[in-house]
Amino acid sequence: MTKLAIMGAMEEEIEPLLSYFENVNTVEFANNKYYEVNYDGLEIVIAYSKIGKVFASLTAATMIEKFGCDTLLFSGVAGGINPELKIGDLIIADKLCQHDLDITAFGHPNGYVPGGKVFIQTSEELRTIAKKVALENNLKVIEGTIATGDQFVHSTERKEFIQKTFDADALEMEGASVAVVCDALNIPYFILRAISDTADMDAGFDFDEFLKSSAKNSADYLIKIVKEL
Ligand SMILES: CCCCCCN(CO)Cc1c[nH]c2c(N)ncnc12
Repeated sequence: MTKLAIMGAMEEEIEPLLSYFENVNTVEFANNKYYEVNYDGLEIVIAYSKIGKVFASLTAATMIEKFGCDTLLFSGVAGGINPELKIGDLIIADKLCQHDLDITAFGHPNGYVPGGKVFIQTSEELRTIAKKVALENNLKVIEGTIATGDQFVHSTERKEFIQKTFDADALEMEGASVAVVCDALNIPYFILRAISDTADMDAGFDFDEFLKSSAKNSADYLIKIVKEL
């Protein structure tokens, strides 16, 4: 029986998801809160990790190892790089990388450390279900590369580095660490983001303005996918 983990990084990213459920049981663990709900006979654990790769790794590993989740879905917002991505638009990650992981001093490519790999692929099956749901609901969704790093990107210079180095379509601060954890623990996972800004000098203002509405775009689509699982 599937036990589903639904994760975000910020409270604003999971609040629109929690609003779909009643009878929520809250478990406090490792300086965080995990919300257990039952949905159509499906056991679900919902949590927001807090921002950044370290918190996201801790929460993803906890949801799998401690709560026994066997599938992980991430919903949140991201900075757009691909000019096709407008604020509010949805992107599904087909692969993810860490743009701030750098031992190039030793001749390695950006995003690589020994024993790791630059790009991690997400689960084909979950993406297929998601794309069917998008089609059925007339939702425009693009599939692409998401770059993750421990910095809020708000400069064209950093955005262009990430685009040139990884050919990334969007960027954020948690996805690739969720990917590493799920890949290592052999758990199917799915990373969905809605664009809140375009990671340039206006990113901070746009993020503040569009966080809530973009988080809701992502959450509403994710819930439709959950219903298909
Ligand atoms: C209080 C400030 C919290 C910022 C958290 C932003 N999330 C991180 O996952 C997504 C995101 C949206 N736009 C971004 C950008 N331009 N750079 C990095 N990350 C992002």
